[in-house]
Amino acid sequence: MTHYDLVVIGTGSGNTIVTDDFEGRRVAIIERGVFGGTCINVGCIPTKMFVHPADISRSAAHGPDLGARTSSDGVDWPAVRDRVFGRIDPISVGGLDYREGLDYVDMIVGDARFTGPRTLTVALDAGGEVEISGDQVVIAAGSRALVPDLPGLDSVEHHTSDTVMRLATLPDRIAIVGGGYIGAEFAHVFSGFGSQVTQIHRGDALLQAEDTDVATRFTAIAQQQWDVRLLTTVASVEKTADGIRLHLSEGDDVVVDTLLLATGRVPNGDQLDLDRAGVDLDDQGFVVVDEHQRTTAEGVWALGDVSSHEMLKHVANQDARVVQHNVLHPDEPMTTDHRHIPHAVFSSPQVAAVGLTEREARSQGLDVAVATKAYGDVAYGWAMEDTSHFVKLVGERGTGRLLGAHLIGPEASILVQPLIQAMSQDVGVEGLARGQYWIHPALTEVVENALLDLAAAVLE
Ligand SMILES: Cc1cc2nc3c(=O)[nH]c(=O)nc-3n(C[C@H](O)[C@H](O)[C@H](O)COP(=O)(O)OP(=O)(O)OC[C@H]3O[C@@H](n4cnc5c(N)ncnc54)[C@H](O)[C@@H]3O)c2cc1C
Ligand SMILES: NC(=O)c1ccc[n+]([C@@H]2O[C@H](COP(=O)([O-])OP(=O)(O)OC[C@H]3O[C@@H](n4cnc5c(N)ncnc54)[C@H](O)[C@@H]3O)[C@@H](O)[C@H]2O)c1
Repeated sequence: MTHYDLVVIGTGSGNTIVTDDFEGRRVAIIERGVFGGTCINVGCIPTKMFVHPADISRSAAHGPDLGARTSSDGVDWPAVRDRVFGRIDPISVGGLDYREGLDYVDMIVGDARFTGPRTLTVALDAGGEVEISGDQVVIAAGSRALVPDLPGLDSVEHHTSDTVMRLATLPDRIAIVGGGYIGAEFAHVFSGFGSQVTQIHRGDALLQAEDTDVATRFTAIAQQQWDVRLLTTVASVEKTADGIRLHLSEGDDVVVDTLLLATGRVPNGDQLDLDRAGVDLDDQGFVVVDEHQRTTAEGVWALGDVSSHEMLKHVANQDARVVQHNVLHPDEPMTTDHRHIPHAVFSSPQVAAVGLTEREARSQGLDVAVATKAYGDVAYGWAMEDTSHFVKLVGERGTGRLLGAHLIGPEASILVQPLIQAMSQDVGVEGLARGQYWIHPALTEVVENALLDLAAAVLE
């Protein structure tokens, strides 16, 4: 058994922990998949590298509405795909090489499981097993795509986000099961590229976790761009002469070339024999951590998707910074701030949010005020002839606090940032609206004007 000062399971955000600060200590990093984890290889980064040309393709099609002589002729799929992975794949190879070259790090390529408190066995990709132990162990094992148990699925080729970006050809017809983040982003990508997209969702609105007004508007706009089947489940799938046939609970069957399952992700803690290590999971399978990212076992930490109910890269990175600090400075532990975690969905249109939805705020019994401002009500949105998009703010009467912000429309993921800042730094609605210049006639004025309306509403 080889003993280390620090063992890290997983090379997503877990990899960022191991900096030069650990020189002089013995560190093991274990990875069973592609070095670098989900975000860089199969998640945030490649998806946005597909979203960007989809955005271009879609807006080129709308140029003539504004007098610009543009048109969209679809995309050269192999060129898009190879540009993405021609840039992505070398990063993983380079990262692994770098780690393997460090004399204080042992890079162990294989599948780890606990055998006892802070002791592990790793089934090596190269064959055989190694037994290791650590003074400190960091569980940064991420999550995996959940594949639903659909009758007939074994007999048809199907994809998750892990594989769909490497298709040999652009599908003429693609079915996407699921109405969340991944479904929304890939429906935009493939329909923007010219595929015929059918999105099948069991709920009555897409992006159901968003504020109801945003989910309702997103669903309506999506329905104008691709075929959305709501309140519908897939009863079974079968391979036929003309493709993959989906038998649906409602409406006509759908026949497609490609089937993408985007039905959520589950944390990987269940694959680590954590009971042997004294590490508890919660009832949804996430590793239980305290505010310092400590698990229930002494010397064992967890971060990112394996322990966070918000499976987002900026959360995993923040968790990793806290774990790194706490491993290096055990006497002055840092705390993770999970109060105001924002998110964005890079679809058509974009959606971004932070804080409470109107419904959540009301159900908490807060004295709620709401303001909604349309993009078309401010100069730049008017210039764009925007009629679809808005900023909705939720505030608290009395305190003048911003409780939540919900944006749908162009650049929503950027426009939301001052609102995140205000909530994180406890700046009230009035101070945020009037305490700074807002550039005229930038689109940010839609945020300013929503804030001014909310400032008036919280005083009512
Ligand atoms: C398609 C898609 C798009 C996304 N887009 C965004 C986005 O735009 N913005 C955003 O904030 N988030 C996005 N996310 C989520 C984001 O990718 C994750 O929240 C983030 O990557 C989690 O990081 P992590 O370090 O916790 O896990 P990971 O990056 O998944 O790393 C965990 C690593 O541990 C390894 N591992 C697991 N078990 C073992 C074991 N037993 N032994 C050895 N190794 C093991 C895995 O192989 C993996 O490499 C997206 C996710 C997907 C799937
Ligand atoms: N832009 C981003 O930040 C981004 C992008 C992609 C993914 N992600 C992360 O990855 C996670 C996974 O994304 P996702 O879209 O797969 O999950 P999700 O939780 O956002 O959506 C899952 C969807 O699948 C449906 N569903 C679940 N089980 C089903 C079943 N058995 N049959 C039919 N439908 C089912 C749900 O109703 C929901 O609509 C997200 O929660 C998010 O944390 C983030």
